[in-house]
Amino acid sequence: MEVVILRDARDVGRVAAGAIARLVRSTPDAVLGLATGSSPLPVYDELARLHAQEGLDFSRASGFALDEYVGLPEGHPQSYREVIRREFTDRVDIEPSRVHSPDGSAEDIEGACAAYEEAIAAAGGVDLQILGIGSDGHIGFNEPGSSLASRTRIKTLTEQTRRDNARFFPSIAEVPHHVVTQGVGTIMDARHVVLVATGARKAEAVHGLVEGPVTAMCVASVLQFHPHTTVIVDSAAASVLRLADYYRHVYENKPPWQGL
Ligand SMILES: N[C@@H]1[C@@H](O)[C@H](O)[C@@H](COP(=O)(O)O)O[C@@H]1O
Repeated sequence: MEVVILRDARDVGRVAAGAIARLVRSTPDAVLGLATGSSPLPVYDELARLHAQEGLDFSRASGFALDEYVGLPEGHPQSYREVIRREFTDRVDIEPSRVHSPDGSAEDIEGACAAYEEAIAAAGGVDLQILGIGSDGHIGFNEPGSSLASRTRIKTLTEQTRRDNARFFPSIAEVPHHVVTQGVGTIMDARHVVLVATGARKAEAVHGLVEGPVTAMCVASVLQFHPHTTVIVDSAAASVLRLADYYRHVYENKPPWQGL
């Protein structure tokens, strides 16, 4: 696991987007894992800028969203399908038919989850998964206690996550209780995981992810077993990392050929 500590959210977005840009340039038909929440927004802003100003070409790429609320009507502005469309896919030239989301309104949710896993596999798996992290250490919507081997399935949100996400809705009462999320095992299959986190509110979760024991109580800590994870954080989110000085030293002295 590589830990990159940068000054602010803008730098985090720039460096994470740089890794995606390098992938898409070398592998035009790359499969991207797309995350929502506010943390990845600067990443999408930078990708949109690279597309507009430097012609970064997504026309052969495809994407799979991490998760979706259950029960929001189609087109609801907070449905993750809509968020991904608004924040990313509408701003670049990715083919909309190649951008997939878990189906939170399927009658047969289990069948839809299995079909989603099959679609990811049929696309050849995810090359680069963008991730945020919840304040309780969740990734996707895999709340504490999730099986670390889980696949795409329905989950119940904790009250903490509902409260955290209430800012996107008119009131907490409107935040769904259920979601469909890629499982922890699904996320672990991605070839490269780029996790971004900013702000002091994420400091404890980032500490658990990087330096805590591997435990389902902080699901993101399972990434310690992932062969290629890059954690990109601002200094506030890094504020309780015990080895912060060492991570800074490693990054500053990295050979330029190494990449992320
Ligand atoms: N399902 C999403 C996660 O993918 C995201 O990482 C988390 C943190 O969001 P934010 O970046 O807004 O703090 O929110 C939601 O729960």
